[in-house]
Amino acid sequence: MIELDNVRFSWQSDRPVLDIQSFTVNQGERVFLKGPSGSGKSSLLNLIGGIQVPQEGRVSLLGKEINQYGAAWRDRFRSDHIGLIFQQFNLLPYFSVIENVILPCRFSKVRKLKAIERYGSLDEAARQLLEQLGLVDKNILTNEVTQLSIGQQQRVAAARALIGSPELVIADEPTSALDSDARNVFLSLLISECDRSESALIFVSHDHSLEYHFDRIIALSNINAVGAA
Ligand SMILES: Nc1ncnc2c1ncn2[C@@H]1O[C@H](COP(=O)(O)OP(=O)(O)OP(=O)(O)O)[C@@H](O)[C@H]1O
Repeated sequence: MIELDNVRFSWQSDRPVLDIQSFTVNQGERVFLKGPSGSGKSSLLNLIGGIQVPQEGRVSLLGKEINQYGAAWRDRFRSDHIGLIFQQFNLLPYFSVIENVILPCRFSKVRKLKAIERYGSLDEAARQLLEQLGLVDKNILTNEVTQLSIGQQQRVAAARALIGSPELVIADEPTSALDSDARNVFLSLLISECDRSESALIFVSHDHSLEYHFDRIIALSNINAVGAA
């Protein structure tokens, strides 16, 4: 479902960040991506999500060569097919828990229809996803997200990424604020939900103890010629 072919990318013309001959991810696969700070993990995720395009090479997602299209098309394609979980969660502060989870369905008709088909309504989709991700306290669903603990915010961010069953979920360091037991519990739940919606997962982390959850561990230095000796 993801194919990178002879991709070269730099933020500034004189400093290449990525030079990747080949990188693929299969449908439903769980990939753990690791590498030192500044090595280019987030840059790679930006290319896969079509936020940036490479100066050279080809980035294909679900059979579409996304670097051939303009920014507006790529934004729509990303909304329809990719769920994102950021390190800082990026929840909307004045919105309720439920409203935050439903947000991607406001931008993507495809995900809205999939969520309704599976759960009956968007509200019900949000409630069930939150429950499956371990957010069981129903009293907080109408609270503003600023009133939640970090662990609760993380579950809201995960439910938001998963609503409407996108083919790919990208998670960039989403567990760094949690202790190690909480990380493992969260990751098990996240992976069960990805399995349930048949979403592939690319998970970036510095925490090696989480690797056993994944089908494939990729050190960026093994696929990126920039920085190689
Ligand atoms: N928006 C940007 N504009 C210019 N340069 C950037 C930008 N984002 C990242 N870079 C540069 O690209 C290189 C790779 O950064 P990137 O954020 O992809 O690394 P990373 O492996 O994700 O790091 P970390 O683990 O610290 O998040 C770094 O040299 C960084 O300074």
